[in-house]
Amino acid sequence: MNLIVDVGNTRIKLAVFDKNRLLEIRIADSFTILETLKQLKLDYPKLNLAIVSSVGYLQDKVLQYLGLQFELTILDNNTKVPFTNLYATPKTLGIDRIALVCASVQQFSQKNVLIIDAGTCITYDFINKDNEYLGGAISPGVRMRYEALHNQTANLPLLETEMPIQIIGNSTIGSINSGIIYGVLNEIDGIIEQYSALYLDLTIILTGGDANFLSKQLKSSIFANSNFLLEGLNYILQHNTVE
Ligand SMILES: Nc1ncnc2c1ncn2[C@@H]1O[C@H](COP(=O)(O)OP(=O)(O)O)[C@@H](O)[C@H]1O
Ligand SMILES: CC(C)(COP(=O)(O)O)[C@@H](O)C(=O)NCCC(=O)O
Ligand SMILES: [K+]
Repeated sequence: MNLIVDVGNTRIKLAVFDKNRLLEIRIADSFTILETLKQLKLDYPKLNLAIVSSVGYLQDKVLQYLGLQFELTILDNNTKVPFTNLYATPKTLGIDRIALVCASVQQFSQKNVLIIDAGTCITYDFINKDNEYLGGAISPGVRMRYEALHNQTANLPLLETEMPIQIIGNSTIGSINSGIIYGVLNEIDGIIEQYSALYLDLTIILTGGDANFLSKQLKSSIFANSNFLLEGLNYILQHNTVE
């Protein structure tokens, strides 16, 4: 049984897979991670393999615990990957983006795929049908936009994420929600349109913490899959480790 540890900049996602079957996801942060891991080990005594992908903060004691309790793979920029990486700075490419491209190779091989991960940041990653990863884009995520407006002004409140009722915001709250949410939706639709002009047969995946919230409102036709990164990590784990 496999334990997947995805450390993002906002949340830590822990997933249990039995071969390719996702059994459960638990959410943690850097304060609760050790407790959550110990409980998972109790609940799933058959967990033996683990993989960590981190672009965020993970304490050494958590890594030590994982190393003691599991046969541990740590994904880094030297891990063998099943695609040709044409990023000009492969050593600085986000580990989460590498895992997303692995998931794409596994699930959509020989297709032009644009993966959009709406998490702390919104990342765009493109892999062509010749199995070459070309790169993409990084922009601020939904919560980051709310926080930036609040932190960098004197008068703007910090709001909860909320779908605006109309494009014309007729109050401060309405204007902020409209600016952020329609800003993100139009950014995503616009970027999809630009890629679609370059690649006629384009498969689009939307994932990350805001995927479900955003997917219903997008004009473009996309596959929304919140678990895409976890599936990619499980694939890497199964292909780098022999049980
Ligand atoms: N319960 C939640 N807790 C935190 N963020 C959430 C939650 N539900 C949705 N979100 C949104 O998801 C984003 C985090 O997505 P996630 O993919 O977990 O990010 P990361 O991998 O960067 O940690 C937040 O920025 C927020 O906009
Ligand atoms: C862009 C990111 C901060 C996204 O992080 P996330 O939103 O998943 O928490 C991460 O992929 C990262 O640190 N990337 C390094 C720079 C690069 O990919 O080129
Ligand atoms: K992201």
